[in-house]
Amino acid sequence: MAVSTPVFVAIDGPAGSGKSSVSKAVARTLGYGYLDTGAAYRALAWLVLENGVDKDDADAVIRTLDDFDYFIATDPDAYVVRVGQTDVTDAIREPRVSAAVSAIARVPAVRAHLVQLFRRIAAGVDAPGVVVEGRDITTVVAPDAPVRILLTASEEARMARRSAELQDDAAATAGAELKKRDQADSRVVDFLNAAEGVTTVDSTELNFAETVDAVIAVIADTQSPVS
Ligand SMILES: Nc1ncnc2c1ncn2[C@@H]1O[C@H](COP(=O)(O)OP(=O)(O)OP(=O)(O)O)[C@@H](O)[C@H]1O
Ligand SMILES: Nc1ccn([C@@H]2O[C@H](COP(=O)(O)O)[C@@H](O)[C@H]2O)c(=O)n1
Repeated sequence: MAVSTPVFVAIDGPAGSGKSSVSKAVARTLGYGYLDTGAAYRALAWLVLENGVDKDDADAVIRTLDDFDYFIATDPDAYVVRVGQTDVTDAIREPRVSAAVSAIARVPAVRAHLVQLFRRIAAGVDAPGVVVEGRDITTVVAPDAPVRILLTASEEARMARRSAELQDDAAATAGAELKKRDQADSRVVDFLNAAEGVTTVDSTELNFAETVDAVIAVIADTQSPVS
């Protein structure tokens, strides 16, 4: 009996473009696994802060990888992130972690380490497919993936969606934080322009359900036999 390889769906995009929420919904609908790669950069940033390490000291950040015992669930209905025995699912979303993460993500040795980790986790997913989202999935982690999507939306739409999740002061600063993080991150990887062969899904004028449908349509297109 032929064993089919799980479908690798690679999704990149800027902050607030809907990568995690849309990818999770797509994975749930298709019965696929879901891998949030940003969570690993955030979890490492959390550990750096927790250990009192200077986030701008690349050598010290690299040494922190030795203690980085990372776990992430790939079931879209049971999302959890742990470092050692500590559940950091909520802690890695704190503003202090968001503010530190770009400094960690720009260290080449950190990126190389995590790229290998993502490939191993994705390969271990026991499902017909896996949706992997981040910034460099279509270009570095899985440039040969059968489905590669750049999920984007205008900066205004992304800022408005992120602010709508928050209240008062946090909502007011969310837009500025998102812009600053994108500026820092885009100096390291290009997730604003689709690489060759990558399909752009622009959700600026789409609601959430329409965006999920648009991504599923791209996946279906690549699965349908060429006549
Ligand atoms: N098409 C859409 N229409 C309306 N809201 C949307 C749409 N897509 C995503 N959202 C909402 O936008 C917000 C940001 O989405 P999400 O957190 O998934 O983005 P992200 O790209 O993973 O961000 P980050 O990189 O900062 O983690 C969420 O509240 C999500 O529900
Ligand atoms: N493939 C990736 C994914 C993420 N990053 C860095 O992690 C930060 C947090 O990612 P979110 O998706 O949770 O927003 C992000 O700002 C990047 O610095 C990355 O470099 N590559």
